[in-house]
Amino acid sequence: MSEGKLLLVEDDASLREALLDTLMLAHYDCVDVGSAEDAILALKNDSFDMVISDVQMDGIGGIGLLNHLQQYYPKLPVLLMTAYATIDNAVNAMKLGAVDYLSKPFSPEVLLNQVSRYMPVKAVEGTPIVADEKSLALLSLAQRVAASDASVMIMGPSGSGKEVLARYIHQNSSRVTKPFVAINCAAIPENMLEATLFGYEKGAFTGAYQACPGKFEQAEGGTLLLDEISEMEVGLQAKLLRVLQEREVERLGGRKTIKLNVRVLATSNRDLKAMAASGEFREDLYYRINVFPLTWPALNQRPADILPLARHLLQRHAQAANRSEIPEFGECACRKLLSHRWPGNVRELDNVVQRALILSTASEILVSDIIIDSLELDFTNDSPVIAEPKPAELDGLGGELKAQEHVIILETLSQCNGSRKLVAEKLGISARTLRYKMAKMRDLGIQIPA
Ligand SMILES: Nc1ncnc2c1ncn2[C@@H]1O[C@H](COP(=O)(O)OP(=O)(O)OP(=O)(O)O)[C@@H](O)[C@H]1O
Repeated sequence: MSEGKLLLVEDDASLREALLDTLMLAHYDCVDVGSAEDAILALKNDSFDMVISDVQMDGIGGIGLLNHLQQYYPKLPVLLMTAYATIDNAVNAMKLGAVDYLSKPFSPEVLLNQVSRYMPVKAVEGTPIVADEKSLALLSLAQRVAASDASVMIMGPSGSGKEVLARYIHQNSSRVTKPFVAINCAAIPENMLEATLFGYEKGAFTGAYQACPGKFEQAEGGTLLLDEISEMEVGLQAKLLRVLQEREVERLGGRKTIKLNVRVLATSNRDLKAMAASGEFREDLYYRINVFPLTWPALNQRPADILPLARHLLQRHAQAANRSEIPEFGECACRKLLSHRWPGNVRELDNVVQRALILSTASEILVSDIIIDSLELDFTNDSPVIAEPKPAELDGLGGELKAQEHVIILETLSQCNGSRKLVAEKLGISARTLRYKMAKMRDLGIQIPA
């Protein structure tokens, strides 16, 4: 799920790429441009939740852009970056309306913390759409659990709706008027996760030029979702356990303890119990967060959900695209939806629905509008295979290479029994790069085995 849309303006192409990587890894949707003039054009074609801009650029530069934004988009938060940090520059930028100022070089955690402070809170989605008996039972259980203050562990395969259920629990709890803060432990590089969770004081590390509260503090009074908690490294798990036990946090580089009143929810698409048994996940932390376990079955295990979900997603996307008429699924299209295995669960269904909406020209969605990726990966075999035809996203030579990369990652995951650490080592890439690649694969609806 995207965290919001950012416009990144930076004329140094390699720095722009690095920033983009950091922001996308944290699930922000980003558009990047190389000049203030291109930023103005991008703003005409798209709407954004925040702008991050370099100051020293050819043309009107960052300050010119800031002036433009003040005039035409006064509510849009602007974060400026500059290599020549002086107090005067910072004061001037703030006077002109920038919400904050980053002096280069800065670390990824500083950037992400600043961004998370100014991004508007994501609109909370409504009740999860369910119709199958299994899902109805799960939802009614979730509603009862919501009334308590217990930690909840939400399990289920990738794309099954774990985050949707977490939001539902928050919405149905007494904490509903307080913040719901989500952090994806798999998407944030290891060295950044601690600072992002616990916050830091000025000078705690290079680039920490001002103090910043962590996610725990940001969630005070409300709910903190630790998404994909299984991906947190063991050292940090110990620190997290301490925070949960003592109900207080100490920022990095700080000496003050801050009392917390935060309900913690966690999700995992891996078998955390087995990970705890094998020592990959701390057993004491497992029991601490697993007070109440809830599990989404895979979408193909709850077939009665498929059509109501498809209709709901269709309506959501049609409204977002300002379509005056919302088409309906024809009978053959429904049959095709019901006969697919949905290895990517609701996220895959969402992709298929979006494609169908783009292709449909009549008031009825035809079977030919239902384009399903045939990445039917058989995880029961040692060597996963990609069946024909190849998905549309993977066309062309670049797509061919990507498809091969996906197969290699999946094969190595299977050889290493799902251990991300071993896979990264074996493939000679960093754990961070592997996580990024797997996140991209999930977005394509490819199911990553636990
Ligand atoms: N029951 C539901 N009702 C409405 N929308 C749903 C439901 N389940 C999932 N979705 C939609 O499907 C997509 C994937 O859901 P979500 O992000 O909650 O899955 P997830 O299990 O947390 O995935 P991952 O393990 O990859 O993080 C989202 O766009 C979400 O809005």
